[in-house]
Amino acid sequence: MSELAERAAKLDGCDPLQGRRDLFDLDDGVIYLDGNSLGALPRHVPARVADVLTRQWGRMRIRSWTEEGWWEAPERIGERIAPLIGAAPGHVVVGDSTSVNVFRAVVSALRMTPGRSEILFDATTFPTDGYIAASAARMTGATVRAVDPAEVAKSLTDDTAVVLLNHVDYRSGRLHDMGALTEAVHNAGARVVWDLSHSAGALPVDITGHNVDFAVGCTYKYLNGGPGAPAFFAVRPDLLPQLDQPLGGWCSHREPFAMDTEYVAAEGIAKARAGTPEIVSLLTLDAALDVWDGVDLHQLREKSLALTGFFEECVKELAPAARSVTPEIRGSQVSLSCVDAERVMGELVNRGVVGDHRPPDLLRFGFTPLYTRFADALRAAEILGEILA
Ligand SMILES: Cc1ncc(COP(=O)(O)O)c(C=O)c1O
Ligand SMILES: Nc1c(O)cccc1C(=O)C[C@H](N)C(=O)O
Repeated sequence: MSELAERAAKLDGCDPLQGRRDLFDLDDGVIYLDGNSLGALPRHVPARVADVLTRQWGRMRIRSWTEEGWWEAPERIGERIAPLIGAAPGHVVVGDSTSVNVFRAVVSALRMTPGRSEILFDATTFPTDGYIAASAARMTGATVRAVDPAEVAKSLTDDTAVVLLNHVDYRSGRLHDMGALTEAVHNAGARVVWDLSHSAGALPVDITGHNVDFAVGCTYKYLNGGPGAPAFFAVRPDLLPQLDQPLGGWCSHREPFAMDTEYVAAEGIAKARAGTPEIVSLLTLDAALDVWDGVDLHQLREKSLALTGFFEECVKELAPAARSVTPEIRGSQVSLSCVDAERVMGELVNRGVVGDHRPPDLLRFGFTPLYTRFADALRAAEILGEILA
């Protein structure tokens, strides 16, 4: 056994999260390192969704809105996500996509900063955030500027209304300093919106401790909510009373079933809803969140850092033609730069190592701590080495 294989076995043997892997439906012959794009299916979810379809919808039909708690599902599931992102209870709601929630948060923040008209957004962001920020600017008469996160502090002006940032960079895996950046934005009198798509479920997040104004994020990555699972939206408790979100619909009305022609927003976090909730997707996510019961997020973080660090060591030794571009202060992914990355990822996938290619030259690997083993990291690096040799 090689020295790396011995270490992998030892690390897997003493992994406090090792039992969690059995909760997921994974194939023996596949090393799945793409949970940062689409998380794996927890084994118990299909039966729960079957119940939603056949009994709740099939037999109970419309009674399920009240008797199965469908109506309150967006807030109830938000309550389950709150501890994973450090949100205050009662201040997270689930529904719509991340793109829609970025829009909701950015426009809400603009409405809280009258007299200011500039939106700054992370120049390295996953493109949808930039597109939405630009559209929000066009609709409101604001201006928009892309800024590298390292330059945010010196780019803030008296006119900055809102700053839209990513907690973890989707390409490099860099983890941004939520505390320092939020403080800088607040010192300039602006509001901050954090996109937690690549940190929720990947590491402990503390939006309350960092005084974050708004947070949004995906639930189909590290939260394993399934393809197209609805996104979350969180607001700082003291901002909730003044929240005036741009997509208020009948489901965020104070009395939805009064069907009044005049809009009066609900009082609690329900005011961040819009229309009929995506019940099947929401309840799929609800079931999937069970895998988090009892997980210590600090143990999760420890394992994630150990896994990504071990993978980099393996790559250095076994696949030296690839070079990590992921800084030490990171989320739960490693991105490697190499020649002909698209073809290399294609070959990796053909050989059972599933990551993704991000143009032009990156191989991106997500290390979901709940189900990835150190042995997987080693085997992925071995196969990469064989392809690159
Ligand atoms: C940082 C980030 N924000 C938003 C999204 C997209 O959100 P959605 O397609 O769910 O609207 C992604 C990935 O798809 C992402 O990586
Ligand atoms: N949302 C996705 C989809 O519907 C298909 C393929 C990929 C995705 C992704 O989530 C991409 C992802 N945000 C990324 O970080 O690259």
